[in-house]
Amino acid sequence: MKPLLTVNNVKLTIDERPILRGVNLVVNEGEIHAILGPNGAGKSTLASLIMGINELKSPDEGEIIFKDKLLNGLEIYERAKLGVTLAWQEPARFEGITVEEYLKLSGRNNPELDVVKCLELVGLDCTYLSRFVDDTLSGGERKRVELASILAMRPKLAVLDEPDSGIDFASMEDIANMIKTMRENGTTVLMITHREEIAEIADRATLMCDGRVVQTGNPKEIGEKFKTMCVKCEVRNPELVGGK
Ligand SMILES: Nc1ncnc2c1ncn2[C@@H]1O[C@H](COP(=O)(O)OP(=O)(O)OP(=O)(O)O)[C@@H](O)[C@H]1O
Repeated sequence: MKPLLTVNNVKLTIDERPILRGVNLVVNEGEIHAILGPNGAGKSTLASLIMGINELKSPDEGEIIFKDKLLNGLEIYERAKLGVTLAWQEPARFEGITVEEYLKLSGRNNPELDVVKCLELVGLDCTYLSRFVDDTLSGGERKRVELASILAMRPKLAVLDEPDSGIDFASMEDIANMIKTMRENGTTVLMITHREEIAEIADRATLMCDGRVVQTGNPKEIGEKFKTMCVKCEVRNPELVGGK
């Protein structure tokens, strides 16, 4: 297995509060890697640092390496050019752009682009092609359109921050199949989730707690640990769930 993304001893303090306390993570090429952890564990902050969003372009210490390239300090568009992309926890709005235009723009470098197929894979039919990517779509629909745009784009690495948020439980299978299709299309997926059933489709999973990685391993085992210990852990103490 070849590492695609390496997070090396990443530390970040915001307003004198340590948010990431030395995170180490390796995402291998071709895998689906899930990150689980309680609220406030630092998952989204780590995703922001990987993408260079929310003013977080570099950690205070440590390195984020994509293939052989150091991402620290790079702008979002520079990371996107390298093939790193993100689906937002809160999906974006694009006033005046139809779903079809948005998907064609996202998939402009994909010679096999099939916008109808991308929509089908996220559980939307072709009537959505002429809809606008704005508030006339529900939050869940916008989320699906955003995920369809990643299918259209086929990036090397997709960082999905809670791909299941705002999507009803009955559609979980759609989301799971869509993420597996991303992998089949050659996209490595790093996804943040609160649901063990989504994490279980991953090849590997990492449990984060209190700004640290507690454990990386088999998704079932990590999901079980999250469910039985982490969720009940009031003090958010990584030692309690076996971390150091
Ligand atoms: N810009 C910021 N200013 C101050 N505190 C911040 C900022 N961004 C994140 N934090 C804090 O850092 C901690 C980690 O937040 P983060 O959003 O990364 O957690 P998370 O694991 O993604 O949580 P959730 O599951 O609730 O989304 C939280 O306590 C949060 O309040």
